[in-house]
Amino acid sequence: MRLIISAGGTGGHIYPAVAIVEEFRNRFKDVEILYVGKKDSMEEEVAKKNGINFKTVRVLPLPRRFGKKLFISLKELLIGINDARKIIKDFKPDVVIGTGGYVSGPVLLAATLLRKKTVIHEQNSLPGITNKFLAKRVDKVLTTYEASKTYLKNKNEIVVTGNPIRNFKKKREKLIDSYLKLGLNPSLKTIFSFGGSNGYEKLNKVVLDMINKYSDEINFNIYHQTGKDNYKSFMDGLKGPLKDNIKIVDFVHDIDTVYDITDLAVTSSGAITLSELSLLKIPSILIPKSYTAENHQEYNAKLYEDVGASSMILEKDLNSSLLYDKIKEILADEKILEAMSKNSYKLAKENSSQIIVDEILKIL
Ligand SMILES: CC(=O)N[C@H]1[C@@H](OP(=O)(O)OP(=O)(O)OC[C@H]2O[C@@H](n3ccc(=O)[nH]c3=O)[C@H](O)[C@@H]2O)O[C@H](CO)[C@@H](O)[C@@H]1O
Repeated sequence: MRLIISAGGTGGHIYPAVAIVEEFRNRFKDVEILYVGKKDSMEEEVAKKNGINFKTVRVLPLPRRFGKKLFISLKELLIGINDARKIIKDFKPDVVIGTGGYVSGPVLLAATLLRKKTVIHEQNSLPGITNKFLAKRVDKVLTTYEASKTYLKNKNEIVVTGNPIRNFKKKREKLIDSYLKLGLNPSLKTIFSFGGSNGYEKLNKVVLDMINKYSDEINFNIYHQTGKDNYKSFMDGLKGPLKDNIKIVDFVHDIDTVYDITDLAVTSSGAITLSELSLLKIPSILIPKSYTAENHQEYNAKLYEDVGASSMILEKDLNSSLLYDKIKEILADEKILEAMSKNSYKLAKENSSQIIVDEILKIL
């Protein structure tokens, strides 16, 4: 079996692609996989870290307004389709799969022109622009939510599969090893604060402020991810040396280890992050990124708040003392933590990767 997979831009598109690859590898020992993305991108780094062969196409995002930039992007899109055609002709895949991000546009488009079998997966209830465009043209559309069907048209029935999640440990075991690896104190509760794959400036600002104000009294571990571009400014903003129970990183490659010891996640509400928290039964404080398309992160967070899995704080209300008080309140009460953990699992969808691979196999 030979397959091409393409997704780019953010972890929310790239990690579902990795999860699908993992499931194919579990089932077919001789599967040949090629990841197609942009040069020097997050997808290139992640694909290579996961031992997936990687090839590049040239592509730019399409600006949403008419103008000179639109012509440059359209020209680049044609070049990208041509790059993808060459890669597909050379690799001869049985199927080409896209999990979103604009780089998957030319790849899937070229595959349809070459009459290859094609499948896309959408992670959010409100589909991204690339998937909306591709849906009409591909052989199969898979979604996470029933609601997405309203926005996507396809000649065949659209199948709801849930979000594919990487092969994480199914249960948090709080292994001493995990604490040691991360340099944290095993006798303290742990919060993991992170802003999706690219970090979150507003969250950085309040976590920094919280550390600067309350460092001497914080009696839990903090593992905070800043995002690659914001690490330096975060570290420059610290008013004193970090205590041993606080660790700051730019990006977490082994997120499974961090999830293992997380008692409470403080995070934005991207679709994949939420699916992971559910599967691992992790309670959360959610701060939706307010600038996301159609405010979909607030919609996501509301769903989790409504089942009692999370407490939501809107950006406009966010400040360090409010966040600190909320964290202390939740961590102090085992019963609250337990209830949130149970409720988080109510929104979990097990076996999504298996269902997705089953659906792909059906069209081959
Ligand atoms: C700003 C924006 O538009 N964000 C979108 C983007 O978010 P984003 O790319 O942030 O995606 P998610 O929050 O859904 O998922 C992040 C993924 O990256 C991984 N991770 C994250 C941080 C880290 O240090 N290490 C790591 O491995 C997480 O485990 C997860 O697998 O895609 C999501 C899914 O399409 C959307 O719902 C989000 O709204």
